[in-house]
Amino acid sequence: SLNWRYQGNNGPDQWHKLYPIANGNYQSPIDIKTKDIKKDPALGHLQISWNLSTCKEIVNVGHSFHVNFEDKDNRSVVTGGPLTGNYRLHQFHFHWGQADDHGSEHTVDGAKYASELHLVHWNSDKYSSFAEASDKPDGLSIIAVFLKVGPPNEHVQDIVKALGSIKTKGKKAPFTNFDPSTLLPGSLDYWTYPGSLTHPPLFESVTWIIYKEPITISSEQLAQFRSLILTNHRLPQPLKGRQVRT
Ligand SMILES: Oc1ccc(S)c(O)c1
Ligand SMILES: [Zn+2]
Repeated sequence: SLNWRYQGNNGPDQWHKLYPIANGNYQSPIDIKTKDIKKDPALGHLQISWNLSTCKEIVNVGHSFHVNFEDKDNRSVVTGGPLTGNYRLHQFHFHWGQADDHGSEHTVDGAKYASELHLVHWNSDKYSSFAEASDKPDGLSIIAVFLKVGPPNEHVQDIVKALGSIKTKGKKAPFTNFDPSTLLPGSLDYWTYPGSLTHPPLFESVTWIIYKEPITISSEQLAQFRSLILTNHRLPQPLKGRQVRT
């Protein structure tokens, strides 16, 4: 079972003992300081084409829940923006905290959101699986969307309703025909920077693409997440000279 936790003895401050990369130069999340951001005219629009037929199941992975996608072909891919080639959608998940006043992993000028959605993709032009791509510098791209507390989100509600069937670690249930594009904000403006997975093995293999505009989630929906797992967010890590572009 997992040798790391989000709280207590094997918590984030201890992760470096088993995963030395935790103190690396490309760790995530980070605090996005908007005054230091560089406008890069070479950055084009993100091109997202996700196919809801690839949505497969929802799984309790112990420290979180994942919605997994069929990724044996390029039916659901993202390209453009900072990316070279096609990145295939593998799974999405959320991070959250014990209370509504924090829980996102990335922060913006020190501001914390209540939660953060991660849509995890892998470079299917160069690698043959998520596992193979997961420790390569150009292996992964994660699209992040902030969630602020507000009215209930009808699309998040479809996910909340499924949590009842995966109450214990390892449990999985069918979760099909869900369109992840319903979780994207209206504005497609984004920030991008090179970073890592935000929990062990913490591989520095991620091109992060973070939407500026949040979507909403209600306090009750967040409470449903916490009924499964209390908290699962890492605090911001040193920037180490990296440039955040937009
Ligand atoms: O499997 C995962 C990949 C990336 C991230 S940030 C996770 O929390 C889980
Ligand atoms: Zn994540």
